[in-house]
Amino acid sequence: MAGRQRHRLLLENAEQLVLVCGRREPYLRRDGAAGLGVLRAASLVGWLYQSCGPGRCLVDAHTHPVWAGDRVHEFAMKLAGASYMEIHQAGGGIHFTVEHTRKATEDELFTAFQQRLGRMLRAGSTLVECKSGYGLNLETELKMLRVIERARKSMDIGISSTYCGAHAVPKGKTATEATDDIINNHLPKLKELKLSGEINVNNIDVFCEKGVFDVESTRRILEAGKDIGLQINFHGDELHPMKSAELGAELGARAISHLEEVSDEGIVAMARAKCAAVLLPTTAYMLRLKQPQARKMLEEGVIVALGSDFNPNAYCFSMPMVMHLACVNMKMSMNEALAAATINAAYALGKSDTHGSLEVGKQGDLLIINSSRWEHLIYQFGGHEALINYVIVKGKVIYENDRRI
Ligand SMILES: N=CN[C@@H](CCC(=O)O)C(=O)O
Repeated sequence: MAGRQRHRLLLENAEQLVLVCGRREPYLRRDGAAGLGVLRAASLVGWLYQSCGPGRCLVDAHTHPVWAGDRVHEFAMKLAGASYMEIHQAGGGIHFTVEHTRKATEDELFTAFQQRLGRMLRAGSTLVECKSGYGLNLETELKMLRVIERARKSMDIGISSTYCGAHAVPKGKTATEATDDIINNHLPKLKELKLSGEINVNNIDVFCEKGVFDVESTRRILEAGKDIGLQINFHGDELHPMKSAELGAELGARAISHLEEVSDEGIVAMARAKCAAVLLPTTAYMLRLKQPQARKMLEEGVIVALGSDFNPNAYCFSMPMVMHLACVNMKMSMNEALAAATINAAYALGKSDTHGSLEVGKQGDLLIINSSRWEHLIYQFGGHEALINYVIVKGKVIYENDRRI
């Protein structure tokens, strides 16, 4: 507190307060939807500190935070030269995590999940997409989705929940058998639970990849998911060019993640279909993949969003670090990275009416950072722990940083 003057500020009277705020609509302008603006918010009440630079809150549009068992041993294997798919085909990777997640109790998963969400929140994310996908059988997929539902009901952080039962082909099944199982057993059960209000899933995901689910199986699963009211938001064109982007555009997907191997035609199709590209700089970095073509996507008018891809392969909780990597490795400007990690990420989750910018009628989520310029959040790589003073959700301070400088 030293050297700072504390103000309790009723934001309804704060028309002169200049904040980093965005527009209701996502996206396209290359200078980003960021920019400085004036906040006129009727219902927010917050504590602001003189000399703190305020900013919007971050949205993480692609994470896998519910699972058991770490994979640090595989990180060492990858550092020694093993590829992601070599480890997967040898029974490790997702299969390793599936084995541990099947054995874990719901309470064990919840405890670990709660801690991970807490770390995401302290790094400035107030809305997070949470995928299942380490069960692959109905029982464990439902266990994971129940854990997500429990967190949604009990925690301040916002959650968009994604059924990802087609994250890998389970051992002992062919891709066609797994596809049939999902369509005939998993999705009808999800529909029933959604109707009864027990589990409210928002999105459907498939890992559309060579050696996992091909384009035809992906199409069947995504169409069946769409039929029960789920938004399509899937892994595509990550390790091999699959024409996933073309498929997603055709099916009316809300978003496609990864896209390191997307085709030029796929980029154009996504722009036309207003299908968001969720780029994941940590994955390209950890797996030493080629970088997604963010510049080309932005030039073609694709809605570019960012996600941490937090999972046992890419262990990063921090959207500020993700934004930094997007700027350095994908050549995005800081304004573009901010738009991609706020309003566009909210769009990718179908939540841009309520999240992603500070506007009348939206939920009042924001960060107060200790800096004269919001860009420090990106510039100071890994510096968010000291920079973020407050995380505010729905106008209420839910995290006050006692380690701030
Ligand atoms: N690529 C597939 N799925 C995850 C990784 C899952 C894992 O390796 O456990 C991703 O989004 O990066």
